[in-house]
Amino acid sequence: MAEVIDGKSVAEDVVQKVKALTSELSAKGATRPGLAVVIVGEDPASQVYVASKSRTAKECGFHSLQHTLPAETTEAELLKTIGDLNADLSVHGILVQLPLPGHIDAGKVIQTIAPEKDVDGFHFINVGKLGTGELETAFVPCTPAGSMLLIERVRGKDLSGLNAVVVGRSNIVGKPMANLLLAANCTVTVAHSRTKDLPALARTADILVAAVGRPEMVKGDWVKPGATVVDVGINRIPAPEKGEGRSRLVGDVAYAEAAKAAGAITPVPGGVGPMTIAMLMANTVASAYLAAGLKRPSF
Ligand SMILES: NC(=O)C1=CN([C@@H]2O[C@H](COP(=O)(O)OP(=O)(O)OC[C@H]3O[C@@H](n4cnc5c(N)ncnc54)[C@H](OP(=O)(O)O)[C@@H]3O)[C@@H](O)[C@H]2O)C=CC1
Ligand SMILES: Nc1nc(=O)c2c([nH]1)NC[C@@H]1CN(c3ccc(C(=O)N[C@@H](CCC(=O)O)C(=O)O)cc3)C=[N+]21
Repeated sequence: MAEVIDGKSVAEDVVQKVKALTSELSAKGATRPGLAVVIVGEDPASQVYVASKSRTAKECGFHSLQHTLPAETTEAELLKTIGDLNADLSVHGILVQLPLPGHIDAGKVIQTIAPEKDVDGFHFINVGKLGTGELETAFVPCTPAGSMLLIERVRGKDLSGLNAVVVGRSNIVGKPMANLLLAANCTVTVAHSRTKDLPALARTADILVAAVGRPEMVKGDWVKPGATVVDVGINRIPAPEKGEGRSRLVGDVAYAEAAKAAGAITPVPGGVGPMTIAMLMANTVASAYLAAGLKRPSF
């Protein structure tokens, strides 16, 4: 049976480190790290995540701001809010919760965030830095960054010689994940909805990352014996066994089957999800260190 990678515990370690770095920053007389989370509309899942981000930010000792804007907010109004946050010296990180309502161009919004406050790592400048290997100064998207920390716990920092397969090619998860694995010397293949014979490809992976958004798609017999399996998927599915109208969270991996073959596997919940929030804090404290002219801390 696979080792279960405890994302909650690794995330807690990261948060403790962020707390300590925040205290050191205050001791040096610098501004306390500030994180602004902007949410447009009332999507219940988004509200849960945003509340969790604000709570963790407070736990880290950050100045935590939350802007909750009505669903009818115009693109121009949102861009104005971001402009104000860009100019606000007490804010080091800006996160605009996705998805945005359909009448707002998410791409335009993201590119309006000042790159040095783009703690989500979605701005072209940060994407370009990751793509060209400028990892020292890039903000790396939180979910893949957190997934890498979990992989490092099992496999170490240098992944030379390992085959990695990333299923999913989104800008938020799949592509940056592939770039990080490449930077760590893996041989990387990125699979997607047009990939032929995905089960056979997945079986070549020493490191298998699933970021698809399809509940339990990756089956046990897709997993190479001993592989490290990282399940990024967060899918809420009906759970009539818990009672009428109840639901439960599952990943993109059929966990019970996959755990029989894998060497190590992340659970859902309690795997990558908590790491995403922890890495947002890590990016924000790093941004505050840079703004204070100090060396960027590493995680
Ligand atoms: N744990 C966390 O913190 C986070 C979790 N997530 C979760 O991760 C999952 C992926 O998110 P995200 O990357 O944003 O999703 P997207 O929907 O943006 O991307 C999904 C990717 O999966 C590919 N895909 C879809 N169906 C198949 C298939 N049958 N076979 C192979 N590939 C397929 C798509 O291919 P194509 O490009 O060809 O369409 C696409 O590249 C979701 O469950 C999401 O909830 C997301 C962000 C953070
Ligand atoms: N600009 C932006 N940045 C994001 O990083 C971003 C976003 N928009 N939109 C939505 C996705 C999704 N996401 C998650 C964060 C934490 C958990 C998480 O903590 N999950 C818990 C369970 C939570 C639950 O019980 O619902 C876990 O897996 O253990 C999940 C998903 C960040 N995202």
